[in-house]
Amino acid sequence: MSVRLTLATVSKVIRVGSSLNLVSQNRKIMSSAAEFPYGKVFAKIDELKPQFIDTLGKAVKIPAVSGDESLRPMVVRKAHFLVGELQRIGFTDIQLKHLGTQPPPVEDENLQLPPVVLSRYGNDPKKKTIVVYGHYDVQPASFEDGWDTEPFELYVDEEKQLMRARGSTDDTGPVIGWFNVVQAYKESGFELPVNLITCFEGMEESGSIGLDGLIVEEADKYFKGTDAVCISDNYWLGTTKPVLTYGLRGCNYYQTTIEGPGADLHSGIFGGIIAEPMVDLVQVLGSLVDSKGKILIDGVDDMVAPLTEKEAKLYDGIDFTLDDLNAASGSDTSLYKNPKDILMHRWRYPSLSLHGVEGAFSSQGAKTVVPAKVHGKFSIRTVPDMDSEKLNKLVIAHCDKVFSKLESPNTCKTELIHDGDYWISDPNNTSFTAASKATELVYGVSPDLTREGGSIPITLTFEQQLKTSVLLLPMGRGDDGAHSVNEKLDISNYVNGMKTMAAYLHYYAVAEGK
Ligand SMILES: C[C@H](N)C(=O)N[C@@H](Cc1c[nH]cn1)C(=O)O
Ligand SMILES: [Zn+2]
Ligand SMILES: [Zn+2]
Repeated sequence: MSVRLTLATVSKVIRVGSSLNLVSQNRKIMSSAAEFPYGKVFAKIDELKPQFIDTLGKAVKIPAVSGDESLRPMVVRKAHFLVGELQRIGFTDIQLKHLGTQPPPVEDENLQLPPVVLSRYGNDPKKKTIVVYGHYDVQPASFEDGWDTEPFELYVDEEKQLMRARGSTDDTGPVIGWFNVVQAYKESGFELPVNLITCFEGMEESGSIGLDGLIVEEADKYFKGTDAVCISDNYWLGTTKPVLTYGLRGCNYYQTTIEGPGADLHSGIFGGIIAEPMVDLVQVLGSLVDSKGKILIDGVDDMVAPLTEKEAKLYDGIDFTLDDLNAASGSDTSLYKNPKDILMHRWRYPSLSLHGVEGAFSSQGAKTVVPAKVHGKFSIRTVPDMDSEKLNKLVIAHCDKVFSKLESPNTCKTELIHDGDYWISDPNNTSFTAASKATELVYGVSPDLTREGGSIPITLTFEQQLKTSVLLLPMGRGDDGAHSVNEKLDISNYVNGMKTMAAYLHYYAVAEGK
């Protein structure tokens, strides 16, 4: 496809959030033949900020927790909320794609997976086509976990200029951000410079179950003609410097179930007489990783790609300190003190985390119970060149071996709940260049190129099935508290994130190549 280009000399002071940001004086920017759009689109984003915050408030109110079977109707309700918003803004061909029932392990065998929301804005063969992916499901949250305000009510802190709610940064804020960008283009009287396809799923926080199949199925149908995929579902490293992300770790999530007694028992009556499932489980979980973070399962570290000199150099110029980590974790408990070691252990080495125990006593008070059946939950973040199937075999064999040494009369079963591949790409492409220009325009700095310790299971599938590059364009900051209590999104990140998205669409549209 070709786009007619002109050289427009832009001499402008662009308002970014509430601050004046003198970004480009007499700066030559490749612009489409039409009027240079940023001034008006950016002004429209500023003007509509109260409405955009309001829309985010409506979206986060729906507790769309994909990992909680009882809340599945809420996940579906949120999909319908998105449909209503897409209709209001003028998206077309809106489809809710159903993915069938959720595979085991699951309580309700007939549990339906939440739908994937597909839609389009524009279908002009002369324009490039970008798929934007995000997820509308969220991690669990309850006020009792230690939140300062109700997690499913958007709390706008005027003083700190931030918005607090589950999903504010992960990933409802960025998803609603895309809607707002299209609205801002429309209401400022400009055509969107690209055709946009949205793909929003409701199972990302639970391993994106079912989405792979849909992408394969729709690669030559709904997604036909896609030039690039853009995902806004991760975070800056710190709190001030924007980043673009070219790598993710994968995630294999397991549960070990140990059961024995027919029901939960009185520990005064049965303690010391029967084999307790929790005691066995603690031994199995305790055998997986040590307190220094070393994975104790034989063969796992052997699969990790060796560090090359070339790769080691990539960590040199990254703007990140131990203080950034401490601020984000709210502690001084890092296992590594050197920023390079921290980043390598977040990005290019695997980690094993223990998440929790289902079925065990976990409330306040001092209940004297012997739980009859417990599920220990843990996951391994995977990296190049780990083989997922081989890893599963190693994990299951390890747990079986440790349990058999206990000579317990209980039963033990370890199974994979879900997995998602790691992803790494070459950021030297048109999409990253466009995002870099957009970031410079909005923030006045060139973004760092980073990898991410978290996972977005569908990323590799998009790259392989649509045969396109994938760009990760984060909106939030490293201290947003995704998956934690008091998750937040700074208002400036919301607003500037939308401006970056808007500018990215333009720069990508006018660039040569894909
Ligand atoms: C990075 C992204 N926003 C995210 O939080 N992803 C989750 C996805 C997940 C959940 N289970 C397995 N993968 C994550 O990295 O935990
Ligand atoms: Zn996310
Ligand atoms: Zn998440």
